[in-house]
Amino acid sequence: MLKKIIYNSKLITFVTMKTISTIYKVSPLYLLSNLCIVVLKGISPLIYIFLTERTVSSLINDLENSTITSTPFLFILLQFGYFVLMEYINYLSKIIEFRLKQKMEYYFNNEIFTMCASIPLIYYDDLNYYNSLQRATLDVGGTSCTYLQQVLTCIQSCITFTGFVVSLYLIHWSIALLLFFIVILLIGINFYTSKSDYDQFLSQILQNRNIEYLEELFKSKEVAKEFRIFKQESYFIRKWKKLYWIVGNEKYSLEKKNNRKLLYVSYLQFSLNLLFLSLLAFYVLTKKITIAKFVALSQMLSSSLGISYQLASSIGRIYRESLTINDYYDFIKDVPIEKSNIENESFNKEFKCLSVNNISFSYPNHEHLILKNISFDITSGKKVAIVGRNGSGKSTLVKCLTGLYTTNNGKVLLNGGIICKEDRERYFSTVFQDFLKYEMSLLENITLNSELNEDIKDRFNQVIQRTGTSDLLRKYDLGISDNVGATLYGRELSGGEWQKIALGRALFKDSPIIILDEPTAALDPVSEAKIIEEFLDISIGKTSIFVTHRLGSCINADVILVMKDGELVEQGTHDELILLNGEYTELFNMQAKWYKQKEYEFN
Ligand SMILES: Nc1ncnc2c1ncn2[C@@H]1O[C@H](COP(=O)(O)OP(=O)(O)OP(=O)(O)O)[C@@H](O)[C@H]1O
Repeated sequence: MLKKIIYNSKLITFVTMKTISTIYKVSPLYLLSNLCIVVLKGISPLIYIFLTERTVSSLINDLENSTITSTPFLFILLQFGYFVLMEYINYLSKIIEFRLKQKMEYYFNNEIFTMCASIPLIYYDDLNYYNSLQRATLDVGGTSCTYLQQVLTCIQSCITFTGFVVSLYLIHWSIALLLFFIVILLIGINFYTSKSDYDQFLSQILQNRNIEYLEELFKSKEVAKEFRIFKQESYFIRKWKKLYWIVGNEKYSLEKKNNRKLLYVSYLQFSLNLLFLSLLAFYVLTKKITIAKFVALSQMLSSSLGISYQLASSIGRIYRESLTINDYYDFIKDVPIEKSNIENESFNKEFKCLSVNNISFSYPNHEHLILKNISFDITSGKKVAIVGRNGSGKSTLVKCLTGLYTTNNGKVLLNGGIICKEDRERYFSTVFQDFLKYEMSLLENITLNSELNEDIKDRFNQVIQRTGTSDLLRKYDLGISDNVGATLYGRELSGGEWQKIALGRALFKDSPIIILDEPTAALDPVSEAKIIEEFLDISIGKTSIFVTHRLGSCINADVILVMKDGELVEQGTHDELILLNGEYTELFNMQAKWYKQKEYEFN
């Protein structure tokens, strides 16, 4: 128990220090004005009670002396002034809070985006790591603001509550003591409910992601198409409904349990209040306190109920949010950053050779080796094709040889040095199977920039000519700055048209090695032949690697690497491999036979 208290106190102190120092860094002015407002709000109930007491006592005074003085009216006026001022302070605090939230969201999003860009790709394939990333980046900016507000509310409630306790202590020590006891009880319950809420959140992460996934399905265009063909929406609705209510019912029963506890404490609080009021009434009757004091103290008692509730729930929420924010700090504490090797001797030299030396690779949390003892060399200017059946490891190999994945064993050497982040950025340009379709202008899609300056104009024009994207512009009467994309602009392109744009992006990055990981799948045969031809044409003097299932396009490759079940089973030119009469020949003949048969049937 004591250990838990110490741990939680340390956690709250750590998160509070971190949050406040970050907010101070983001906007010191907003933090300081928030603090001033809190102090003002904290003492305001005491001021109000003082004004009420003064109004009532001056009225009684006038009544007893049978005079009408201006004093009660002056205090009524002061009460009016008090309300005007408090409303203005409320207005200020709302707009300050709003602006601060925007600034914090911006700050954390900026940090998160930069961090995400430097996490090695392999971590996105590790489910546990991906879950922590998702949890750590869950609106940390907004949560930090809520956290600050809770800390400030807590300070404000503490100021008011201390004022109440001291005033009530002067009447009778037992009232102050019991009030204190109630607050401690409420804090304990709020701590407990916050912890159980967080534990439930952790236990439901996977189910909630599943629900979100299913909910997204109903909004996606691709799925809408499938639903209309397979009519499986009722199955998915049933699946979603079942999960929704499993999670929903768990949440509901925890909510009920937590609120029941708070209800019991409220009843206890009301009973004690009743007792205290009776005691105060007794003091009035025995002339120990005046009626004005009775009014002020009873007002103080009923307010103290709300304040103690507010104090305890803000402490509970501080604890709850501190667990969430701590996830973020825990995550960034040892966030893996891709190793940079700017000292690498290969860097900034002309590309000479890429050596793959006996590499093996398996995905995180999978023992099965996807690549097994693979070795080959690619020298500058060569055209290399990688072929093999589905799942044989072609795409994984591409990710290893570009340094996107670190291998379990063996090395990938570029110009003799172990491949690093800077090598990949400098030497490679890759179009993956699942390339991105940026819903932006064609110019941005290709140059990743919104302006076309004189330096890049020629290169851009060349690229759009070569990939056939200029025909696309003519066909749709589009300008290079017109936006494309179905979701944002209602102007969808075909799969093949998007592929041409992705190829354009790769060509635009003028790197010595170009890799096409089977991005031509959606192209029509004429476009595919043209693209591969162009690809080989523009890669004269460059090194090109292309992964393909259409073996006809490998005939002119300098080297063909044949993958089978994660192993490199054959390598050589088309003629050499045909002579081997192995895996390549089998794949080639299968395709050749299919084409011949079709041609025959057509004739
Ligand atoms: N993120 C991942 N986590 C675990 N296993 C994976 C992951 N990605 C791919 N695999 C597995 O690795 C194997 C090789 O996949 P890879 O995509 O490299 O094959 P491929 O030869 O490119 O296939 P295709 O021709 O179908 O594109 C497959 O068995 C696949 O299931």
